[in-house]
Amino acid sequence: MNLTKRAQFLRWAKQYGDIFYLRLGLQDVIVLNSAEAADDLLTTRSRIYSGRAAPHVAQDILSDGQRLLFLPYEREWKIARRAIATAAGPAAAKRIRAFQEMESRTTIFDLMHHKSRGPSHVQIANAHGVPEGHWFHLMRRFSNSVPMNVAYGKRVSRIVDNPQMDKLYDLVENFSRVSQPGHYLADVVPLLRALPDWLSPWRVQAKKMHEWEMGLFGGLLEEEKTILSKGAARDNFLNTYLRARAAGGYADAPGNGLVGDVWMRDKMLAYTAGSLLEAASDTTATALLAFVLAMLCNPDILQKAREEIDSIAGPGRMPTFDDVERLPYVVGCIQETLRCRAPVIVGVPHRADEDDEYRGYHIPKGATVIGNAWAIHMDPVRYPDPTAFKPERHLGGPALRRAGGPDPEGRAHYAFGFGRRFCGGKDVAEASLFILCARLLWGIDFRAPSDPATGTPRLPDFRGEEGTWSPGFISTPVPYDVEFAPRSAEHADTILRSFEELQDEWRDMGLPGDER
Ligand code: HEM
Repeated sequence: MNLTKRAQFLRWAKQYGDIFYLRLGLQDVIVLNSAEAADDLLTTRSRIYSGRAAPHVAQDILSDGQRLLFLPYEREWKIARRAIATAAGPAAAKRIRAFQEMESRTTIFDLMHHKSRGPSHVQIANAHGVPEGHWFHLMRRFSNSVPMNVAYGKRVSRIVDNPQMDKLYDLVENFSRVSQPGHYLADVVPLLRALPDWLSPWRVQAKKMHEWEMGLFGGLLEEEKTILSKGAARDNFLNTYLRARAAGGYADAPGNGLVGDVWMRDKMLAYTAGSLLEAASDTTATALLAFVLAMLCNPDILQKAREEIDSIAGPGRMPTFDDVERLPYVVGCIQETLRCRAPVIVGVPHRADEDDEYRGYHIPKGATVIGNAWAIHMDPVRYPDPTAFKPERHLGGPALRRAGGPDPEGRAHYAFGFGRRFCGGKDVAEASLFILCARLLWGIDFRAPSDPATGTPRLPDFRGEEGTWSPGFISTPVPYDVEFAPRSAEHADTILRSFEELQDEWRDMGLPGDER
C-alpha cells in the first residue's frame, strides 16, 4: 500500500469511524479501524472471517495457487498451517532459541566491526534497494538465517555474497508489489481472465515470476531431498516433513495441493517452507531496523533501557533469554516499536466466507475485511497520545507485556494479526527481537552521524511518514546511516571472546562458521 493510500485510510478512519465500506472495482471492502470491531469479527467470529481475499494474479498464477498466506480457509490451509505449527509454534520456538542466541552473538560482533564505507557505497544498491555494505544487511542476515535454519537446517554465514538471501528479499519485494489490490486489471475484472495468453501479457509475466520463485523454493526442496536420499535425517521442517510423508506412504508426491487428503505434495511443500522464509525475514528485519531508529530518535528512552540492562548484566556477561522477566522496559520498547510501526502496517486482508450482520451493517459473502492495525494502533482512547513513543504503556504485568496473541483481552498491539490467521511464528519473532535488541543495548554504542554543516544528527524522523518508510505491504525504514562501536573495552572483549567460542559451536552443530 503506497503512502497516499495509507494516509487516506487513516483520514477515512477519523472521518467515518471505526468501520467503513469501500468498493474497489467489483470488490466489497470493509475496513475495521478499532480493536473492538476487529476483535468482534476477525477473532470472535473467526469461523467466518478466516478466508483470504487473494488477488488472482499473485495467488493463482504467480504462486500457482500454493502460497500459504493467500490460501482459502479450507483443508489445504489447515494441513499447511498444522505443519508450520510443529516447526515454528510455541513449543518449537523454545527449541529455536538456542540458534537465535548464537546468531545474535554473530550479529553483535558484526555491528561492533561495522564501518560505513562512505558516500560511494550508496551507489551500489543490493537486494531491496539497500546499498552494498550497509548495516541493514547485518540485521537482514540475522532475520533470514533464523527461518533458513528452521525450514532447511541451513544458516546464512556470510555478510556479503548471499545469493539465496538476496533473492528472497527481492522475491518478497516483488510479491508485495504485485499483490497490491488493483495492481493488475485482471484482479478486479474477472472477464479478462478468459483472454488467451497472446492478449494477456500480465499472465505471461506472472508465469515467468512463478518459475523464478520456484528456482528458489523448488531448488531448496530438491537440495533437501538429495540430502535425505543419502540417508541424512535432519531436524528441520522439510527433512522432518519428507520423512513423515514417506512413512505415511508418499515418498514421492509431485504436483500441487494434497495427496491422500493429508500430505502436502511437492510444490505446496516447497511454497509452505518458502512461506516460513518470506513471512519471517523481512518482517523481523523491519522490526529491528525500526527499533534502532526509535531508540536513536528517543535518546532518553535509549538511556533508560540501557540502565535497566546494566542493572542486571555487567560488561562481562551478555543478557540471555533467562533475563526477559527482569527487563520489562526493554520488552516495552520492543512492543512499542511494533505498535508505532507494525511491519505489516495495515495487516493482511481477511475474507468473509458467509453473509454476516454487524452493528446493523450487512457484510456480504466474499467481502475483503481489513483489520487496520495502523488505525487501531493510533486510537487515542486505547493508546493516549498515540503518536508518542512510550514503552511504559506496556508495563502492565507479564500478560500485557508479552501479549500480542489471539487473546483480545490485554493485547499490547495487533502487529501479528487476528484470529485463526494470526501470525504463525509470533513466538519465534518475539524471541529474535528480544535477544538481539537486548544485546545491542547491552554492548553496542550506536549513534547517527552528524551533518557536517549543522552538527545535528542526520536521521529520518521515526514519527514522520514521507521519506522515512518504504511504501508497500511491508513498511520498512528507508536506509539510514548509523555508527556502531563497543560500549567499552570490556564489552568488546566479551563480544570477541564469545564470537571466537561460537566458531567451535557452529562446527559442532555441523553448520558453517562465520566467514569474515
Ligand atoms: C516481527 C515479525 C513478524 C511480524 C510483525 C509478523 C506479522 C504477521 C501478520 C500481520 C500476519 C498476517 C496475520 C493475519 O492475517 O491476520 C502474519 C502471518 C504469518 N506469519 Fe508472521 N510476522 C512476523 C514474523 C514471523 C515469523 C518469524 C514467522 C515464522 C517463523 C512467521 C510466520 C507467519 C506465517 C506462516 C503466517 C501466515 C498465516 C496464514 O496466512 O495462515 N511470521 N505474520
